[in-house]
Amino acid sequence: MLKIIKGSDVRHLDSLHIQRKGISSLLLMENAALGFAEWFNSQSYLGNERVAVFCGAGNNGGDGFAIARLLSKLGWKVTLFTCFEPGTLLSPDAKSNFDLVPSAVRLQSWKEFNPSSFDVLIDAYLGVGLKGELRKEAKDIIQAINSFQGQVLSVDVPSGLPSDSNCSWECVRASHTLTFAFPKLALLFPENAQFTGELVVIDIGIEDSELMEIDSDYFFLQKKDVPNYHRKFNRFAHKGDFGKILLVAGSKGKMGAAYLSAKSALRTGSGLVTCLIPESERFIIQSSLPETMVVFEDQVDYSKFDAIGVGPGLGIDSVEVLEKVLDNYSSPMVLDADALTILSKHKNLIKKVPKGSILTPHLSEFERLFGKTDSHLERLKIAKEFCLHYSLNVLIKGANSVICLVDGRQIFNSSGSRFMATAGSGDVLTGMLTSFLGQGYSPEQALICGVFQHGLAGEIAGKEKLRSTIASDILEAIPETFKQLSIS
Ligand SMILES: NC(=O)C1=CN([C@@H]2O[C@H](COP(=O)(O)OP(=O)(O)OC[C@H]3O[C@@H](n4cnc5c(N)ncnc54)[C@H](O)[C@@H]3O)[C@@H](O)[C@H]2O)[C@H](O)CC1
Ligand SMILES: [K+]
Repeated sequence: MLKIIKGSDVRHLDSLHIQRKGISSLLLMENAALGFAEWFNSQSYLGNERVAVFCGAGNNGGDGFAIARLLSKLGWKVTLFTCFEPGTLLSPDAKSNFDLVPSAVRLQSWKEFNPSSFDVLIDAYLGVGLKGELRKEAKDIIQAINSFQGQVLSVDVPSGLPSDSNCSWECVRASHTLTFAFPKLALLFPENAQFTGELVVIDIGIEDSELMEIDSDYFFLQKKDVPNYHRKFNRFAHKGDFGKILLVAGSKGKMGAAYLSAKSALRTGSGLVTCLIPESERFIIQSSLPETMVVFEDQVDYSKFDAIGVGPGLGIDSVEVLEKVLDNYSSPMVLDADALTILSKHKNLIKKVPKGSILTPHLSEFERLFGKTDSHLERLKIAKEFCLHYSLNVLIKGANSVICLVDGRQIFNSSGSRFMATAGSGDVLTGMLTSFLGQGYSPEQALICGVFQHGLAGEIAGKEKLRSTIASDILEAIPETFKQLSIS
C-alpha cells in the first residue's frame, strides 16, 4: 500500500531513491515528465490542441520544461510561459531541462498569456516546495491560470495548494491533478476537491518499500492492494465457513435499509443472514428476500452470530435495542446510521462497544458524534485520538473515505464515484462490512476489502447508470468486483 508522506519529506524520499537505484535526480524528473506525457497522450485529445505550459523556477517548473519538450517532440503545439523574472536562478534540474527546451516550443512570460489562444493548460508553476503564505505575484499568476476556461492539468499539486493542509487563498482550479509517486495529503481533503479536480497518481519508479522508510500514519489504498487482504476458501468450504451474521436494521417505514444491507451481505458471500426486525414488518423481508431469516427482539441469541451490523433504518429512538446488542455481544461489530445517532446522544454507550468494532459515520454523523469541525485535518486528528482511546475503528465516509484504524493508521480509499451519493448506499456498505467480519476477516481486512469493493461497485454501477444509479445497482455490481479482483 502506498504511504502518504509529507511534502517536506519528498526531497528525502528522492535522495533515498536516487541512492538506492543509482540514478540521477534529473532522471527521476524525466520519469515524472514521461509519466505525465504518457497520460496526456492517452487522453482523447484531437491532436491539434494548443498547449500552454506554465513553469515556475523550482523542480515543479523543471517537470514542466521536460513535459513541454516531450509533448513538442510528440507533435503538440506547445507554448511555455515562464513564471519568474528574467535572471532568476532556477533549481539545478529545472535549469538543465530549461536548456533542453527545443526551439519548436514558444517561450513567453506569463504576463503575455492570452487564454483564448489555447485549448489545454499545464500548470507546473508551484509544487510541494511552496513555503508559507502565497506571495503577491503568485496570486496574480494563479489568477491568470484560473482565467483559462479549458482543461487545466496540474503537475503534482494545483499550484498554491500546500501539500498537507488547507489554505485561505485561491489556488489553481485544476480539472485533473497528476501527482507523482503518491497522492499528497491535501489532495484527498473534500474541501480541496474544487482545486484538485480528478486525481491521477503517476508511478515514477519509487517503490512502496521506499515510502515505508519514511514516518507517516497515512496510506492510500489502491486496487492492487486488495486481493492480499482477502481470505482464501478451499473447495471443502461450507456455508458455516462463510459466517452467520445478524443485521439489526429496519423499522416501520424504513425496511428498505434492512433489505439493502441484508442483500448486500448475501452478495458479499455471507452463508447465513438473519435480520432482527420488528415483528410487524416481517412480511416485507420474507417476501422480498427469501434467502434471509428474520428474528424478533424477544427470541434472539446474539452470541450465536459471527458478526453483527447495527443501525441501517433502525430508528433513532431504538436506544434499548442498541443497548441490548451491546450488552450481549463482545466481538467486533459494525455500527452505522441510526446506531451512530443514538451513540452521539447517549455517549455513555460508547464504552460498551466491543473493542475492534467499526463505526461508519458520514460527515454529518461524524459531527454529531464528535462536534463541529472546520477541516478534514481536524477530523483526522479527532478520529485518531478516538480510535486509540477506545480501540475502535472509524470509517469517515465520503469521496476518498478514510479508514481510521485502532492503532492510529489512516487509510484513504481510492475507489468510488460521485454517483454513489444516493439513498441506501451506506446500508449496502454496512452489509458488506458485516459480511466480511462474519467470514472471519479481521476488522482491518473487512474494512479494506469492504470499503474498496463498495467504491468499485459504485464505479461499475455508475458507469452504466450515471446519475440514475441507485443503491440496488451498487449491490448488484458486487459480484463484478470479485471478478475484477480475481477473488473466487
Ligand atoms: N519524488 C517526487 O515526487 C518528485 C517531484 N519532483 C517535482 O519537484 C517538485 C518540488 O520541487 P521544489 O523545487 O522542491 O519546489 P517547487 O518547484 O514546488 O517550488 C519552489 C518554487 O516555489 C517558490 N515558492 C515557494 N514558496 C512560495 C510562496 N509562498 N509564494 C510564491 N512562491 C513560492 C520558490 O521561490 C521556488 O521558485 C514536486 O512538486 C514535483 O513537481 C521532481 O521533479 C521529481 C521527483
Ligand atoms: K503545480
